[in-house]
Amino acid sequence: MKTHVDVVIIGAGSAGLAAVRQVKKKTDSFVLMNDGPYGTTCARVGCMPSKALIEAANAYHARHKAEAFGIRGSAGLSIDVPAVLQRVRSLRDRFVSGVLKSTEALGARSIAGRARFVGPNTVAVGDQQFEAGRIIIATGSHPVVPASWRSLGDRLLTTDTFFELKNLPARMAVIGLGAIGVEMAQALSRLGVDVHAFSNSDRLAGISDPKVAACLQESLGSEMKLYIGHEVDLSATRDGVRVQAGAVDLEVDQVLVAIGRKPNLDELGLAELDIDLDERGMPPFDAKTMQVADLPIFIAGDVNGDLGLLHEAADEGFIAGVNAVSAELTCYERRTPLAIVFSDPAIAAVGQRFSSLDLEQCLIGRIDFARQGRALTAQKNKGVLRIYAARGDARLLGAEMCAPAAEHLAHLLALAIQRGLTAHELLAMPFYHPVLEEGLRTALREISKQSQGGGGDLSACDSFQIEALD
Ligand SMILES: Cc1cc2nc3c(=O)[nH]c(=O)nc-3n(C[C@H](O)[C@H](O)[C@H](O)COP(=O)(O)OP(=O)(O)OC[C@H]3O[C@@H](n4cnc5c(N)ncnc54)[C@H](O)[C@@H]3O)c2cc1C
Ligand SMILES: NC(=O)c1ccc[n+]([C@@H]2O[C@H](COP(=O)([O-])OP(=O)(O)OC[C@H]3O[C@@H](n4cnc5c(N)ncnc54)[C@H](O)[C@@H]3O)[C@@H](O)[C@H]2O)c1
Repeated sequence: MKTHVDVVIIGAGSAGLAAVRQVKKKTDSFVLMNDGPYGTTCARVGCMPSKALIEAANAYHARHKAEAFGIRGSAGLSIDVPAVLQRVRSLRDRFVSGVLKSTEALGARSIAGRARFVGPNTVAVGDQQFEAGRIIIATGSHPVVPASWRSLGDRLLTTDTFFELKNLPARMAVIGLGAIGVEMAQALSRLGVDVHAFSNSDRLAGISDPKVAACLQESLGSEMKLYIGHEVDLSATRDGVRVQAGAVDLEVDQVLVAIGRKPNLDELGLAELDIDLDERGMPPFDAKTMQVADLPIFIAGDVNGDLGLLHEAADEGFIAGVNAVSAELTCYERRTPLAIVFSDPAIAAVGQRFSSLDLEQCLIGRIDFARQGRALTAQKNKGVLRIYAARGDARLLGAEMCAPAAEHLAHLLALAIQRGLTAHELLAMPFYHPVLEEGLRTALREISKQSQGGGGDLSACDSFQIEALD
């Protein structure tokens, strides 16, 4: 027997829960289905535990700056790794418990179990079937692990399993240096693990600007062994894992695999929907409405394979939720692209990436933080930021950076880009002294100098070329 509901939401992650919040404003006739652990990828095994680990690693790493500040005794500091990992789990549990309250409050409308389509508008979970007016797919993604590596058992970790470790091994390989690999490899190294980090491409953490990429590569290479540009082969040894890549052949205790995430679509029964999937098996959808083809179905969050970030998953869940309970679909303008990787120096990309620019039509301004006054005072004078603007009117297009305070500088630039500001207009804003944002101003002035129509910068002067003042 089928139960009829207005809306079925599949997946109780950040996207699914954002959708529920909108759906329940308009109807009580909905069910939320979730397979596996509740609590969201972000809170359970993603953004939050990884940031808790990174904070501990950075706090310990700060001892290397102590002597230069005139602080003595730092050589006596030691790290209690099991305590670090326990704190990560405690914080994780706290974040997860906050999420669980929202699913528990749904009572019988929250159903645990693997959902799959058994008809174009019917979803089965366990032995129940729900026929729905609208369906929202928000099933997230999972870490990619090649089949031939699975026999390594618990010597192979992903971020799904890593945070359960009670201690860290002496030697680890991190395979893949996207956002996850870079964040985790640096944190592990700073916690005292001998890290060997591998990537088959030189586009680390998604950075496409060669000047920024060079800075990132140098910075990571100073803290771990980096092997870039070769396919990796893993095999079991008596006590660990053999890692081969090009001429490199070494043994580690465990490997963390971070070579990307794949949408959770495979067992969803999409064949029932009678739509053409692309070569990756992805259904067509509109990123402004989240509608799949012309069906009463919406797809939000990591599962659509598009943006893979928490704030985007939440936005997409919102859009899908609103549209699932409306007679007319609303098209939403999406926000300026913003991606941040929490390494040190941090990495960020805002707006258009270097790789998508028409370089003939664009002006580039740059700041190297090596001599920037405020960065020097904090021993954070490492990093490069490059801003891109349109050649005609100096309208800001985007930026990539590996820089101190990148998370904050990137937000400021995102605001300016989303508002359609030019470099001149942003220069007309106040810049306090001494702040890292003065570095941003240096890069903006470089653009302003190359373009027509400057004069927005009140001081209208060049940099002082004096460390203490710029
Ligand atoms: C280590 C790590 C660090 C990250 N750090 C950041 C960060 O700093 N900033 C940032 O913006 N993003 C970060 N992300 C990405 C961010 O976590 C994701 O983009 C976001 O959590 C995706 O949310 P979602 O709702 O799409 O998926 P999820 O939260 O994974 O929710 C999907 C849910 O659907 C369930 N499900 C799957 N299949 C079915 C089915 N057939 N039936 C029923 N239920 C099903 C799943 O079990 C899951 O509960 C990180 C990710 C990882 C892994
Ligand atoms: N701070 C953040 O915002 C944050 C943090 C973590 C994760 N995330 C999100 O999580 C998602 C997944 O992240 P990810 O880092 O796993 O994936 P990714 O796709 O961003 O990066 C994977 C990297 O692995 C490399 N790679 C692929 N196959 C390989 C192989 N066989 N051997 C060696 N290297 C290989 C790729 O070249 C790429 O650089 C992304 O969408 C990301 O945006 C975001």
